[in-house]
Amino acid sequence: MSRSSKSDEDLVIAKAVPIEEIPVIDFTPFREGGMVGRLKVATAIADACREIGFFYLSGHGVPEEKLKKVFEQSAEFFHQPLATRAEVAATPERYRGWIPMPHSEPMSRSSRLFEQYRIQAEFGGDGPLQGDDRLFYAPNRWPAQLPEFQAACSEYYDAMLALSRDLLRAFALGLGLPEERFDGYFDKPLCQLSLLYYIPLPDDVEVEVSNTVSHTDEGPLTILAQDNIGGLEVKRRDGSWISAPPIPGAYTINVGDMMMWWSNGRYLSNYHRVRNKSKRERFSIPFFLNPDKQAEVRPLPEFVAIDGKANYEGAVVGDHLKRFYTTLEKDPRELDR
Ligand SMILES: O=C(O)CCC(=O)C(=O)O
Ligand SMILES: [Fe+2]
Repeated sequence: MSRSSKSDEDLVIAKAVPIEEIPVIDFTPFREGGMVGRLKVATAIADACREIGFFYLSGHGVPEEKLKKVFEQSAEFFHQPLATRAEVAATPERYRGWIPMPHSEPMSRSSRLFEQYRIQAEFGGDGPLQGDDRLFYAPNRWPAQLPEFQAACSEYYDAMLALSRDLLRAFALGLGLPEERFDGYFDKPLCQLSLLYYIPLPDDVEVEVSNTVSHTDEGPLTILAQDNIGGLEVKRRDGSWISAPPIPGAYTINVGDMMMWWSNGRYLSNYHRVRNKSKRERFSIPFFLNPDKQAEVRPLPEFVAIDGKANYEGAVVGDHLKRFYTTLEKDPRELDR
């Protein structure tokens, strides 16, 4: 499968369609309810994951204050002078911190029109890191000028990891699996929090130019917080694009490749892209859930037995993610996989 979609359908402008196509699911009965409530929520999630691979999650229990703080810190960071941002620039050896927007003139369908700040888990440990471990377990960079940045990001990261663990249980139930089926893959998970900063697309931009290319996400699931600007678009089964506008208080959740692999294709890792046509800056904060470095993510034997074959090869998580952790010139979203 290819990360970037090359079909002509990418050239079509997204239609504004009723929001019901991407359902809003209240997570409260899953978090607080008994088995009946949990199953009901899990079924609604499973329907969305099978059909379009995206849904909105309300009632998630993440305090609004935590989200507000991390958005405030993100805006402060991206409004710092270039030299300040450059002090915490990511490098291929230590792929955390600021990743600038490459100069791309003229703009084309592969232009990357956003900046980002990457944060990953820190596991501590003794002694210097060796080999791949440097890539996955190196410490974060924190901007010295922003004293509240680290705490805001770290607390938010923890809240996202906790929510992801609940979501994984709902995803498992929805697949007819025991709730804890995925738990063993997430001991030292290689999750990533990205603060994203999108410039507005110029007025006269060609229709094929997006801020991010059409892509799927590589991990099992992504929890996205959008500001109120909009611009995210999702591909429908018929190839047309629909907008996935922000809903206040709700997260935009999507299935990624690894969940599609585990489910042997029952859950769809769907193509999406961002086109910021608002004439204003846009901020978003995706949390990418990833399993442990040494975990093998392959179609689950339960499903291979039913389906008669594995529809995906799968991968060892560390080997797979390595490719997305070192490319500074090219947007990792564009990589073939
Ligand atoms: O910013 C958004 O709305 C989506 C970002 C995204 O798809 C990604 O970072 O993989
Ligand atoms: Fe994405």
